[in-house]
Amino acid sequence: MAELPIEDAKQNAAKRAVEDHFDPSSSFVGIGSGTTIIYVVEAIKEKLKTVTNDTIRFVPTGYQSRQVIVKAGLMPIAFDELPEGVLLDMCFDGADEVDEDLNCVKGGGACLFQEKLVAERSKKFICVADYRKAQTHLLTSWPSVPIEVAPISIHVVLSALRALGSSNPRVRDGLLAKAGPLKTDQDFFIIDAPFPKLLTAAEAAAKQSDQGPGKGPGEDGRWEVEELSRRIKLITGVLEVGLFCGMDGITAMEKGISAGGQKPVAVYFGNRDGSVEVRKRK
Ligand SMILES: O=C(CO)[C@H](O)[C@H](O)COP(=O)(O)O
Repeated sequence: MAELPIEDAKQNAAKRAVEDHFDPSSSFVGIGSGTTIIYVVEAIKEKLKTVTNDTIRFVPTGYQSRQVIVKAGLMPIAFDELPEGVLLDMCFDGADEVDEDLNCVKGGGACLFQEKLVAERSKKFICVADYRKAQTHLLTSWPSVPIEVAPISIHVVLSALRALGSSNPRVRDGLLAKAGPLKTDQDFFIIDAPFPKLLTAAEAAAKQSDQGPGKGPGEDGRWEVEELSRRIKLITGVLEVGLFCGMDGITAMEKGISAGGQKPVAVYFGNRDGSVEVRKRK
């Protein structure tokens, strides 16, 4: 059977995700960044042809995301204009890699800080991707953790990352636009920090009960996702880490925490054969 072009796989995933999760009576919907999200916005636009709701406001996660919203004729609202205490009904976003627990690596497109703000303030985060992103462990095919860092601090952050076991962390270069490091929407830099394939929480727990207490990476250098995220976030100069892990939005609400879910509740992967695989929270 002929393989589907990757863009078609993304579009199929986007259509299914919107069909299953977009509620036209929503008030606030978050829109992530990247190439796949464009298909999500197209699918939302299509759905809104049949249901009129001029009151939905779409919350962008950066410059590109806002452009996508505006070009589609949808109404943006800046994250910091959201009324206090109000949650987003849902947000849609892409990912660079997703593991079997729905932890994600994000930030391949240099957006991660605003994406995390929006995910944490959403009742549910729906992730849309293609088959290349589906793995059992993070850092299987995607090689490194994107980290947003204050420019003044890059040398201290680079050495702290080496101390955590990152083999060759590097400041990401801008592409063609200008020489030197790439700047994020916050005017910060991105460091890409390679680490060995990460462990899921269950694997790390099993390993610790074999080895005794200790949350470090062990002799093989493999960190558990959440622990690595926490350790990187503690480095002075780090604004945010491109590991979306811990709770999802529904679990957070079940626990009475009104925000703080970073993980998706469902991930839609468009496959080569035209099918869509859905991984849901357990
Ligand atoms: O985190 C992101 C941007 O920083 C994107 O969601 C991620 O890179 C996926 O992008 P794409 O849909 O183009 O594959």
